[in-house]
Amino acid sequence: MTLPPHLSVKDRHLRIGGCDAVELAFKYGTPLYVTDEDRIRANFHGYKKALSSRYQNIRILYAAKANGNPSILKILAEEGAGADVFSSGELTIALQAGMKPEYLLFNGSSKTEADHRLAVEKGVRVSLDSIDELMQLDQIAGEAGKVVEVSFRVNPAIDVPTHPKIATGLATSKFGIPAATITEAYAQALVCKNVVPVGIHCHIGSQILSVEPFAKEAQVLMEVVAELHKMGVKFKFVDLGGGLGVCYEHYGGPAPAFDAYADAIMPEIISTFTRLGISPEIWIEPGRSMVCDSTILLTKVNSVKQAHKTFVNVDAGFNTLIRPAMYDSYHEVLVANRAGEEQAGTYTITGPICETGDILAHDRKLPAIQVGDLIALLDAGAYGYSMASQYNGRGRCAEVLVKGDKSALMRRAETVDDLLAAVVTPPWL
Ligand SMILES: Cc1ncc(COP(=O)(O)O)c(C=O)c1O
Ligand SMILES: N[C@@H](CCCC[NH3+])C(=O)O
Repeated sequence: MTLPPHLSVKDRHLRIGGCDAVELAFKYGTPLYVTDEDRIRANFHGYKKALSSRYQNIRILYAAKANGNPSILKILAEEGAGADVFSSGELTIALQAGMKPEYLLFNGSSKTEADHRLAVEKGVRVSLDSIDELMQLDQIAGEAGKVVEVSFRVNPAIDVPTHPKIATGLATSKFGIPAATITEAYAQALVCKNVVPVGIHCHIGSQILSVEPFAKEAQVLMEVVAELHKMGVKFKFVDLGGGLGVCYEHYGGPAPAFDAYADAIMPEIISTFTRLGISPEIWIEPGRSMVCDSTILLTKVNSVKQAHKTFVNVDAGFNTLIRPAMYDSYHEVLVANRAGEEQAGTYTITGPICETGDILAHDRKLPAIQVGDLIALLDAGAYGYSMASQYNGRGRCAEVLVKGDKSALMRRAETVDDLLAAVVTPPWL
């Protein structure tokens, strides 16, 4: 298996950054998400360099939903990133992490009045997903005596090669306003008193491993931008969303390079901007490709059972990492304390949850596994912790950040007190 540069093996132990994964598990307990800070910075720079070498006005808005740990947002804020936030919670965390309000975009297909109020109060731009949202935001901004800059999310009706649950730009998707009718939405926004349309937003889906759909997206967006420009929209930003996939199967083909992505989207955009004589910022909202490979999930073996298959029962289940159960997704598995040892059997890695579907990995060829061994699931940084739950009365696990040979908690494990923290007992009980 080819390991990325921040993962290595020394004395049969997996290492992340300059830290021994077995020592980290011992020190902080398991299950444990461990993130390499430098890898996140490197991913950010990869995008930045590829895009800004082709066009100057670039802004990277990290998709906070991929991994909303405040430390990760702080790292990205230090790099100058903004964020795609999808709730008032994500907005608040992003601001607290030091992100500038003007570098945020409040996305969402079902925002509440309270969401709109917060955006207005904090001076954050909003991506609108319906005319009802436009009307509500216009009224709320008016009441506050402010003018809010907005975009609409356009549905480009593009089929993308990914899991159907995470394709978001299909004609049938719940997101966005169809490209065919988007001009009507902007026409209404242009006559609003307290809202001014200055951008356009799109997102075609996630875990997309070819760049062609992004080229198609850019083409659809540029056709819309040209029409809207004619109608009098003064563009400050054009936001292509996120979606560049990563290589989960390390034996499989590589994910597209940042340069290939930039080559796919930029020519169409630059030629349209030049033709129209405009130079708005180009925004992208990568989530997965920024953080996924930065993080491993460490989980300890509770028991090994020979049944229909050899089941390895570990202490992380779909409460900790739901992706395999939800999308049949694949994560590479290593035995972190036996890295490099010869394969000795075929194992199915199962969690502690009371559900048959609680399987993290099927039929993997691994070194001989014993009770107490440490399993590492790779590429767990995106939609891992952020989708974790307290199902079966299990608190969410800790998250650790590694920088070189330093490590520190960036979130402690939840306890039973945390499980009970929001509980209220009705007075008659
Ligand atoms: C609006 C929006 N932007 C950005 C993203 C991030 O996507 P990804 O993690 O695939 O880069 C998503 C998630 O699919 C999204 O819905
Ligand atoms: N949660 C999905 C990605 C969804 C992207 C958000 N729109 C995954 O784990 O692959």
